Amino acid sequence: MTSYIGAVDQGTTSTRFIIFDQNGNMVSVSRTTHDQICEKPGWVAHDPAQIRDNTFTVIERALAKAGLTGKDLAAIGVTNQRETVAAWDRHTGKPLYHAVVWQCARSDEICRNLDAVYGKDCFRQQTGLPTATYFSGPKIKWMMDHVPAVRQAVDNGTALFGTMDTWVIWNLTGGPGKGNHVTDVTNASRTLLMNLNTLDWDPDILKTLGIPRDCLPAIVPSSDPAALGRTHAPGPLGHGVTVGGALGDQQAALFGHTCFAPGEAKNTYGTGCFLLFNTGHKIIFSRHGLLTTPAYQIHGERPVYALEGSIAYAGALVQWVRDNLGLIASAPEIEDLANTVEDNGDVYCVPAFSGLFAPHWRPDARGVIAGLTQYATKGHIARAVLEATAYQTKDIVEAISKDLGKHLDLTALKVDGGMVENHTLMQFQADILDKKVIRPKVTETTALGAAYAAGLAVGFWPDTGSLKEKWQAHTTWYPHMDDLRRTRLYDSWQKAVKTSFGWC
Ligand SMILES: Nc1ncnc2c1ncn2[C@@H]1O[C@H](COP(=O)(O)OP(=O)(O)O)[C@@H](O)[C@H]1O
Ligand SMILES: O=P(O)(O)OC[C@H](O)CO
Repeated sequence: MTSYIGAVDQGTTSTRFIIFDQNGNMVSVSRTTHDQICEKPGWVAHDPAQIRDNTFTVIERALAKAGLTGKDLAAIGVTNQRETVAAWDRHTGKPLYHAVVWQCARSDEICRNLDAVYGKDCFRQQTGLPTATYFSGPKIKWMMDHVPAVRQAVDNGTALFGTMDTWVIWNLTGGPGKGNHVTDVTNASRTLLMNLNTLDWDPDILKTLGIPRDCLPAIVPSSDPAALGRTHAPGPLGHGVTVGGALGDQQAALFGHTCFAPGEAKNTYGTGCFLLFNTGHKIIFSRHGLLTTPAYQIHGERPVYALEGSIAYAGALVQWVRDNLGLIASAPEIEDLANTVEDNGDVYCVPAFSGLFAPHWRPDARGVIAGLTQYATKGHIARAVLEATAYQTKDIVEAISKDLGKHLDLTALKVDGGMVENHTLMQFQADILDKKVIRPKVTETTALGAAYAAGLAVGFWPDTGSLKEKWQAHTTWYPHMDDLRRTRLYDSWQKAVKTSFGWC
């Protein structure tokens, strides 16, 4: 009996496999972390072989824990850290280099040159994105320019490129000789190579960057009964499980929150923090620093788009406080430390460790802790660190509201991710936004979104309406802060942000 749907969640710090039942409840989960390879300041890489092996392992373990096999799965979905890109040999399946991670700034010179030669953000009209090291296209060009094995494989026609959905699906569907080389529209849109209107690789951009189309995967819908392929040995699922869904993790979280209607939004607080706002079938170009991105495409339907605000350092800033400052021994401890003080004591922390993403897009920004006096304690720093994510989220909501004006009717923000365990942060988020913040019962919203996309594709769930009925709130935080205080705090935050500009 195929009573379950599985979802691979290949994230920045870990890979998970989660099995869901028909009610969308988690039946089994297995998770394992992988190495963060930081060879130079600002560089971040992963080992694609380790990620492939971890994916196989977590699938085996989660199935074993639940006493299930691949035959019990009606379909699987795949969701992943976006923009991170790998290169491998199509005949051997061996990676040609590390996967270059979304946070990695090694393509900075390439991006600066593109701005200088073709004008700032020269691909925005086609892709909805600014020119930034964040996106995969410049990372692919960096590999072709700096890694001889990649260059040679491209010249020989043996190289394949792909974001982590592509790498995982290619391996799960059989690898060398059999693997399906595909990506979905949400992941493809994060490469800076996909045209938002045609939902295909943009020939002019490929030419400008010198990337051959043959090395890139086919772009397919996010929920599709056939296009993503079926599993094949030697992967752990054996033969014939349909890969029915694939979405970048932030789009998957939007799907998992069932934000299917224009005007609905979610914010995911993980390593980074990503707010997506559903704009329906309309492609809206931001004039205030947001990204335009497909939210999802269901087979046979028009794509749904979103405006996105991406924050590079959220939970990662808490990790920095733990690992580099040693102020806490574990991430959750930051809440107790922050609660040793009543407020931030006028201390602000801007985590522009590798520049600032949305809505500023300032590669020249660097981190600052501002407003220090002799009164400040580590409690104030802990509070400033938590509040940084909430202020950055407010920057994004402000940008959306400038873009959409009277059309913005965001009454509540649905939230998920590791940091939503932190009540102090969530209460401050509601206060500084002056909006309700709602956390759902199923916290693995990203994997749930991929499972939903897969389940819809094979008829496990009939339609999006039936998914919407399953969504249930767990906790709601209501705003309590008075307007004067909110304005004063936010003004000071904006001053602190300005001091982070122009350091390199
Ligand atoms: N209670 C907490 N308070 C603040 N931050 C937390 C807390 N628990 C976890 N985090 C942060 O959340 C992040 C992990 O969240 P998760 O959603 O698993 O991330 P990802 O999917 O990006 O790997 C870590 O960066 C960690 O520092
Ligand atoms: O793996 P996460 O949850 O940190 O998400 C990373 C984002 O997809 C980067 O765009």
